[in-house]
Amino acid sequence: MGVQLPPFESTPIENISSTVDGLRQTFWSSKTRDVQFRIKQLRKLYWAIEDNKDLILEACKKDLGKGFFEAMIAEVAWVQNDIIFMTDNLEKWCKDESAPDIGLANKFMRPKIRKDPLGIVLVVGAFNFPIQLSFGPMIGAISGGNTVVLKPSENSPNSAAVMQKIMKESLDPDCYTCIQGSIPEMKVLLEEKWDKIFFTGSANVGKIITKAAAPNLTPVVLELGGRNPAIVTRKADMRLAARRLLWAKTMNAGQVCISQNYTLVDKEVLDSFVNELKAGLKEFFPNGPKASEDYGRMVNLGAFNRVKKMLDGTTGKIVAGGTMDADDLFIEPTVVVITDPEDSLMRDESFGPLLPVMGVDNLDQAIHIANQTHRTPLGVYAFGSKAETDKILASTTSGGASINDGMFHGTVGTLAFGGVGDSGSGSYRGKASFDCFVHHRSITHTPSWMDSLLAARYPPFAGTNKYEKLSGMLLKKPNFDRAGNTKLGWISWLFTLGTGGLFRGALRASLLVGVAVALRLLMDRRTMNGILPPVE
Ligand SMILES: NC(=O)c1ccc[n+]([C@@H]2O[C@H](COP(=O)([O-])OP(=O)(O)OC[C@H]3O[C@@H](n4cnc5c(N)ncnc54)[C@H](O)[C@@H]3O)[C@@H](O)[C@H]2O)c1
Ligand SMILES: CC1=C(/C=C/C(C)=C/C=C/C(C)=C/C=C/C=C(C)/C=C/C=C(C)/C=C/C=C(\C)C=O)C(C)(C)CCC1
Repeated sequence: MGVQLPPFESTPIENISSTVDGLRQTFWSSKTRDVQFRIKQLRKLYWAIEDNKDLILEACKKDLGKGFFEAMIAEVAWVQNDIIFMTDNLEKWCKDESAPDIGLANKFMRPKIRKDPLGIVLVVGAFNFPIQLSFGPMIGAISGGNTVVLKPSENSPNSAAVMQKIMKESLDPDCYTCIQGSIPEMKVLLEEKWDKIFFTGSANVGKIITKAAAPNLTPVVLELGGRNPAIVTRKADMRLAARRLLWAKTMNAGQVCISQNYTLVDKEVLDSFVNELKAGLKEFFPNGPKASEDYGRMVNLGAFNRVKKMLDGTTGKIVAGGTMDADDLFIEPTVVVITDPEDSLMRDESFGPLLPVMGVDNLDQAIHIANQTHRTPLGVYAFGSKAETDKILASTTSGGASINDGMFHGTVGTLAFGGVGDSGSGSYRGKASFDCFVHHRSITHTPSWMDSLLAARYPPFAGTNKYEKLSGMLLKKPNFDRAGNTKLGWISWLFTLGTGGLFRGALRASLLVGVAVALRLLMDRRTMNGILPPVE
């Protein structure tokens, strides 16, 4: 491509603390509170990304063998879209909101919600979508009015170096900085006091981050992984299910946190599903994935060996793919028919292009296996009739879910994204990115003139009727009885069907109509007798 990538250089450990301290001071100077300042910074970032697009594409190619389409759609254009969405909406989101559900008595105090910046935020990125998963949360943190330290993954070093260049060229260095490094640098970073840590990566490192945050009670957002199931029933469209799941598992050579880790297929349609997977592979990569510009590589030899070991350990049968080349970090998309829910391909998240497929007797068994394998995965992918996919959703839990597709929910840039349970906590993207990085601060303002009206709150209380005075105004009356049933007031009793079923409701409604007719007749008679003027 003819572009010169900047070198990856770890930040000298001795500089980290003073850099962080500088950003903390900036936050307290209130520089980043100004909304127009944030918008300008984000816009400058947009153009620096545009100007460095070729470097990003080259870095993604070098780090992960990412092709043009994937690098544009899931990295460059992804974060640029994000910036435009945030800058379009930021002024609106930053405005104080009037608080919901405030009773009349408290309305005078004008309760509102202010979107306060948190302070200094640490964003730790993962290697697989190096730009998206680093700049994405950082854009949220800037929008929220925080100062930010970004620590990209050292495992995508070229992308990390390009991000540092982009930040230096576009962002105010007193507010936003990139610190490069691996475990030693992270150790030093984690000794600092942060106002929030946003971490994307593995569950094991997530635990390290959470432990390090605990002494300061620092809030942590965790975007982790999971063993995500896909379930295909006999009522599903086999060709569609196969192509969509293949799409999800061949993107970035399977190094996608939300792609399915395994697929459970009704035994009756297992062969047909596998045949469609084979056909899909031929269609996606007519000359084979190795020769395709669109097919990525494992990030490094460690990742290659990990996936190889999983495949070596399977007791299943490889029915498509299976070739690999360590020198090229290439692993072919590999379909394996397995029979054991404890298979090596089920035990761990593969984070590679492996497609284990297991036959099941029925939907109940599929749901049981999915829940036994991982109770709280990042995603669930359901293919079947509406009743079946409804049942899958109702009987499982996951960070997100796509019906009739693999990981589609994760490709909607403005849809809140996050895990649940041990696949993560907290969410971001779209408006959620802003909310993730602000504190919703509740504020009231008590007018001075109200003091005499509010005087009942001041002691002394004993021997006065202050409680009685206030309770009439502040205490709510239950609209339910001791058995937990809803009690209806007489008005709603008359105007709705109320309790007691349709028959008694109809009786009440007819009673109401009868009373209305009787009243009307009475009024007509009184009008005729000259007691009342005629009704117009
Ligand atoms: N939920 C998501 O959005 C999401 C996105 C991408 C990846 N992931 C998950 O991340 C994992 C793969 O990504 P990864 O290999 O980059 O994750 P990782 O946990 O190895 O690394 C993530 C970050 O943590 C840092 N780190 C590594 N070891 C550390 C340590 N001992 N102490 C402190 N920091 C340390 C790294 O420098 C890197 O910046 C998979 O499990 C995948 O599912 C989740
Ligand atoms: C345009 C019209 C229509 C709509 C068309 C649509 C909706 C097309 C969608 C195409 C897609 C989804 C293309 C694929 C894009 C892939 C993307 C964005 C990949 C993203 C990857 C991500 C976010 C990875 C994340 C990884 C993580 C978090 C962890 O590892 C119609 C159909 C409505 C008709 C009118 C025209």
